[in-house]
Amino acid sequence: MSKKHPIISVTGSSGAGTSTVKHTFDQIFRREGVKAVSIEGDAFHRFNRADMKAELERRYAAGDATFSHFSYEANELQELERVLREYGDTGRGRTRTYVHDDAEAARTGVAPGNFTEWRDLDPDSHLLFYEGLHGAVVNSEVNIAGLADLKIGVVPVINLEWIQKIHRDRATRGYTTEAVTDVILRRMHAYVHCIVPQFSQTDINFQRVPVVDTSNPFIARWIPTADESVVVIRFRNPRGIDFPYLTSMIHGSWMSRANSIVVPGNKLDLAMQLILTPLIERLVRESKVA
Ligand SMILES: Nc1ncnc2c1ncn2[C@@H]1O[C@H](COP(=O)(O)OP(=O)(O)OP(=O)(O)O)[C@@H](O)[C@H]1O
Ligand SMILES: O=C(CO)[C@H](O)[C@H](O)COP(=O)(O)O
Repeated sequence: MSKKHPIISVTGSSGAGTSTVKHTFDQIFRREGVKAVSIEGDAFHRFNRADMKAELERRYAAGDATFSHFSYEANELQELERVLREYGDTGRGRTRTYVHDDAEAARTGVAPGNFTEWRDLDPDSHLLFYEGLHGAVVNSEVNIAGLADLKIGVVPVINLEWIQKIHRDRATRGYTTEAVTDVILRRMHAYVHCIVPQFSQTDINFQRVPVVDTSNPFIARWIPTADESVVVIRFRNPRGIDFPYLTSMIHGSWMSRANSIVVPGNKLDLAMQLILTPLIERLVRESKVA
């Protein structure tokens, strides 16, 4: 935690929608005049695509079928922790990009499946925004959660998450449904052990729930739309959250528990703006005082 150089972390599995949520944050940052620097979690993968394949094969031959990008050991989490601590202490840090596809390759000049060089973050920012797989990890080696001032979980129910991943990986990353299905299966062990525990560390979780039949996610022809879903928003500490204000401003929303509200899927963006703007404002205000 850093009052002076605050850190926001948005955590979700692959395909959960963390990049999509980043657009909402970007809108808030622009509107509120907040200068944010960003880190993508994939920048902290330990291996490039070819080396990851070799490592997977090596571990598989040695009897380990659980290794995947979700595993702690497949990522440089100590380096991530170091960078977050450095940012919290000094407002400086570094990141790089893991290039997924041809569009990113054209932008960065680096072939897909490889990393760009490390680059310094702009030293003149109000806050750091992390978006990726491991933004709220606590294990025997690292405590990433302890370094972030606001932690958000993006967690669609699992068959929606799979549909989103399958469609995105097919459309923009060139994978087949069968290849994505294999990846989902291979990652399941680490999903349970490394990804899910983080959603008990997060301050707010946004869980999209489809209201159309997604019982066979592997043949779904499209991603359920905003109108075909609701979003459960759960606050770890509901004290200070103005639920009557939120439910009156967000048409069609209701409280489902003392710490949770449900909003129509097409009100997700509005709900995020209403909930997150005052929290971001407070982080920036307190950082200026500090
Ligand atoms: N609220 C939403 N409504 C409809 N579609 C969504 C929503 N959120 C995400 N998606 C879709 O799900 C897919 C995955 O989203 P996104 O790329 O944001 O995931 P991600 O968590 O950043 O994945 P990765 O970490 O693997 O890059 C995209 O096709 C996106 O358009
Ligand atoms: O989104 C992911 C993790 O967040 C990707 O699955 C991971 O970065 C590997 O990418 P690729 O399959 O393009 O090599």
